Amino acid sequence: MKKNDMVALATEFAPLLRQHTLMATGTTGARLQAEAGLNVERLLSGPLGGDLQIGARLSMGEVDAVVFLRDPMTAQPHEPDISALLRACDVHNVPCATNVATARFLLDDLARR
Ligand SMILES: O=C(CO)COP(=O)(O)O
Repeated sequence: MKKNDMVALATEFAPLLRQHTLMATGTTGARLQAEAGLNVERLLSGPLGGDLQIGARLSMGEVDAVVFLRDPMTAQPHEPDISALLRACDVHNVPCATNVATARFLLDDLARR
């Protein structure tokens, strides 16, 4: 995941994001707290099952949108977990942004609601 881009995006949209309940995988969540000043529920780190935890919560109807800034240049040991999360988004028709351009569309739309 592109964490630097994630932190930059979250910082830019912090006023909007503060109006929502946020959850993230462990390391990303810590950076969002420390660097973007957001209140984030931190789950396990991605390689330890954090993506699966988010996928499970999503499948139970607890997640309205996902921003997962995939790094297409880096292989991940837990690629199946990432695929499972993205698949869960499609199964349950939950909006899911995997790059910054789409994330902006998603967050801009959220801001108008
Ligand atoms: O690996 C990740 C997403 O798949 C991210 O996990 P961390 O935020 O714990 O680094």
